[in-house]
Order: sequence, then structure tokens, then C-alpha cells
Amino acid sequence: MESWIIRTKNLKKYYQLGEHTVKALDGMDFLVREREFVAVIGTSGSGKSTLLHMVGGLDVPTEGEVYVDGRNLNEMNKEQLAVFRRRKVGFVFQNYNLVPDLNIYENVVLPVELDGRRVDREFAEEILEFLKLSGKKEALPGILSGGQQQRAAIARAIVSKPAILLADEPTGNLDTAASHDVIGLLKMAAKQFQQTVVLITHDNDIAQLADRIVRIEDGRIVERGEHERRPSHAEES
Ligand SMILES: Nc1ncnc2c1ncn2[C@@H]1O[C@H](COP(=O)(O)OP(=O)(O)OP(=O)(O)O)[C@@H](O)[C@H]1O
Repeated sequence: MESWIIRTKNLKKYYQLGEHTVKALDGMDFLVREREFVAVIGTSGSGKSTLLHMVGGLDVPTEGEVYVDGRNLNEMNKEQLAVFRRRKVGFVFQNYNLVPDLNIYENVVLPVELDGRRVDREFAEEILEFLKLSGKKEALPGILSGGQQQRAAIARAIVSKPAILLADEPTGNLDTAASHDVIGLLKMAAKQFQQTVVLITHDNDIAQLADRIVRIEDGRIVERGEHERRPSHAEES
């Protein structure tokens, strides 16, 4: 049996702008297997970010359902959703969102501390080493390159041991070499720490690094990429 860690059912998100209805998502059945690395591509305005926000519990749908790790997000209240976001999901955005006054180590462990949990120092060090940031622990974000800052943001997303990582154009501010470096490391880290990744990108070359590419247009999936290479665990099951 397939094991879907993310499953949306007839997902719709409509925005009313005066007389006009913007159908950002228009009946989307988006499926991701456990530990899969999926790239979502599509033109500007096709609904990619909206989809990611729904899956990450950052926004609520107009209609339809979102299941993550067997739980229906629609059935969660505000507090449950906040806990879900803190524990189940790691977000990586285009602009890194690092706190400028905290050093890299402090930035990376901040979400765990804010969640009132004990920091697993050894795990944090392991991730930093994995992402080639061991030498930058004491550095403030401002002196790091874009690629290093994004790797720190990825370390921060992974350190709370979420089941899924949601990355919205994480290479949008990086050059080609840094982009490939960051996504290559993200992929290896996700494998190492057994996480599922959904990556939004405009960049076809970057998308090729994923296990599967899903293409969306006008709030609908137009290509599921099922012919693409599957992750080894899915082949085994
Ligand atoms: N809060 C909002 N109010 C009104 N319309 C919105 C809102 N958020 C998104 N939209 C519209 O929904 C559609 C999908 O937006 P979305 O940001 O998901 O697209 P995208 O594929 O991520 O685009 P991009 O690649 O440019 O980031 C667009 O037409 C956008 O203008």
C-alpha cells in the first residue's frame, strides 16, 4: 500500500477581489509519499505558494481537505495547528529569515527553544556539520554568503526533527552554483534525517534534482511526474 504523508483532496482556495474570484487552487489532489523529495513547478501565479501554505497549516482552504501524516488539518483548532506547524513542519523561505543579532548556532536552535523543548546539542552539531557550517557557528548571519545563510535556514528547519520540509523558492536569491550546492545538501540531509521534502522552484534544472516533478497550472495539477525516478523506499514497499 502507498503511504502518503501529504494528501490533499479537491483542495480549493478562492480569493474574492471585488466582483472577481481568483481561483488560486481549484480542486487539487496533491500526493506525496513518505520520504519523497518532490519539486513543484509552475508559472508565476499558478498556485504554488498557496498550496505550500495549505499543506503547512499557514492558511485555511475554501474547500477540500489536507491530510498530513494521517491528520486532517481542517479538524484542528488554532492551537493544534500552531503545535502542528512547530513540530511536524520545517519551513524554508527564499529570504532565509535568520535573526541578525543571533549567531548561526543560536539561530538554528531557536525554534526548539521557543517551543520549550530541550535542544539536542549533538543533533544540532551533526546537522551543522552535515550542511558544512561547523566553522560558522559563532558567526552572525550578516557576514555569511547567501548560500551559507540558506544552509543555516535549512539546518534550523531540520533541527526540530519535523516529518516534512516545505521549501518555497529557497534558491530564489542564489546563483547557479550556490543553488545546486544548497539543494544537493538539502536532499542529502532529508535522506539522512528521513524527512519528506516539497520544494517550490521556478528553475527546471533545480527541479531535476527531485525524485519527482509535479507541474501545476491555474491551481490544478497538470503533470504528476509519475514516470520520474521514484525514491528507493517507495520501490521497496
Ligand atoms: N491574499 C491573496 N489575495 C488575493 N489573491 C491572492 C492572495 N494570495 C494569492 N493570490 C492569488 O492567487 C494566485 C496564486 O498565487 P500563488 O502565490 O500561490 O502563486 P505562485 O505560483 O506561488 O506564484 P509565484 O511563482 O509568482 O510566487 C495568484 O493569482 C495570486 O495573485
